[in-house]
Amino acid sequence: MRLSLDSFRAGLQPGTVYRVAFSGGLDSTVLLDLMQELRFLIPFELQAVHVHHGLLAEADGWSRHCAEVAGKYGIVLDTLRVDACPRPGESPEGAARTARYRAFEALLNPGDILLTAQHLDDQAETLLLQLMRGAGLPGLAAMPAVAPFGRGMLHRPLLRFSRREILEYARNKGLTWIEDPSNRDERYDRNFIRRRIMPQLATRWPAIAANLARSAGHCAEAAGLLDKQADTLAAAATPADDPASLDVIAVRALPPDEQRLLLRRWIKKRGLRAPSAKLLERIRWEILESSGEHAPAIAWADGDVRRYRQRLYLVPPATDFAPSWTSDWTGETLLRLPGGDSLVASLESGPGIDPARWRDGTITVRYRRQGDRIEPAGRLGHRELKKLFQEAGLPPWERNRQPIVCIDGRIAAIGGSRWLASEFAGPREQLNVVVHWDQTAVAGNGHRLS
Ligand SMILES: Nc1ncnc2c1ncn2[C@@H]1O[C@H](COP(=O)(O)OP(=O)(O)OP(=O)(O)O)[C@@H](O)[C@H]1O
Repeated sequence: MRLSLDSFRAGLQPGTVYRVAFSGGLDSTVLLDLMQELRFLIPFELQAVHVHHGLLAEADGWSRHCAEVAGKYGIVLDTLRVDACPRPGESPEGAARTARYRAFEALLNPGDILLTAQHLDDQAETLLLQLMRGAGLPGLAAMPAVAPFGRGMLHRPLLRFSRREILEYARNKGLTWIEDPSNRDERYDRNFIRRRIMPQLATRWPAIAANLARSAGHCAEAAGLLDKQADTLAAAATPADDPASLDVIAVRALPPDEQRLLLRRWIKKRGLRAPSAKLLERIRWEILESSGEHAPAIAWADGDVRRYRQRLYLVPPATDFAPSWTSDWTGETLLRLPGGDSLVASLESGPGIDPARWRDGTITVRYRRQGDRIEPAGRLGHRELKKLFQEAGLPPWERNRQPIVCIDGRIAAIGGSRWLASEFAGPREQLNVVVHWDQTAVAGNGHRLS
């Protein structure tokens, strides 16, 4: 399909904020040019975002080039600096890519659409790369044209167009762009496939790139159906009182292929990388099938799968947790906790802290200390927090992370408002201060990268 304003514009939505991920390379230069032409025909807001990785000496020059191009168009450009530190088993390029998408994600406001410039040949190469890795359907689905991303969406509007068509557009318009010298380095698998394998295949099958991209589309559809099936299985195995966990008995009752399907989805939905087949088998054998007496656990770079009693938990890699941390708080603004999670307080009907006690006291927030005890609201007698947590089936690794809100140094609420101290609890029929503990940052509710 020839790349033109007309063939490209399908699907663009008036009133949307579009942010073009602009590296300064050929593809995103063409994408930015198309978008800046179309903003005069379709009423949307256009901005660009460039990530400065600080990895290469050339990065400063690339940022300057991007700023000049955006300036010439009169488009706002955000330049974000990221410092990517590879995780065990991750390449520096992989870490840079993860850091880049994190930075994009943080920038998006609700409803914003991030545009990246991958095209049809990238898609074909991605499918081949996935085949080389022995990927399953989700990998063979390659890159979706449209996907939820952070608080908005990620669109790849050039996925229908080939590299040749993009180059032709750039030449016709006299655009200038940066050539990244690493794109010629055939030590990278993608470059090897692009420069050596695809041209060879195209001599025999001229439509190879389009055909491979079509196969990726078929895989994407099938993978979507399997996701729906996995969600149904997960819903049936999720305990109502603890939606973050899975019921071991329910998962164990499934045939092995459905167990794998469900576990893969469960891990992925928390924004973690897809587990290897070997890891899944270990989870099945060492955790699901074990007696569960010794709280079995499997740790890998992305997190820990743990079992406590008859529940399975996914624990993100340990964040910088500071047990001795403490902070003053008034409840008027959100309180960021050391692990990235947060507390907010609001006046609501139902169980909570008496607003008069809250107003008259000095509020502090801290973590558990040895010997902490409270008299839980609605019950007689004091209990150690350890006992309280055990009774509630709170897994051991969750216990020290429960934020504790104190009034004048005495415990008032724990784990948001999960446990309230009777001495501070307000009468149910009035509006009370309810503390909410938002753990999404810690749970790693990330996006799918591709
Ligand atoms: N430094 C950057 N700043 C802004 N956007 C970028 C940057 N690098 C890449 N992008 C965006 O991502 C798109 C894909 O780039 P590239 O193929 O180099 O990345 P990748 O690491 O292979 O990512 P993917 O696997 O998602 O394709 C580019 O067309 C561009 O839109």
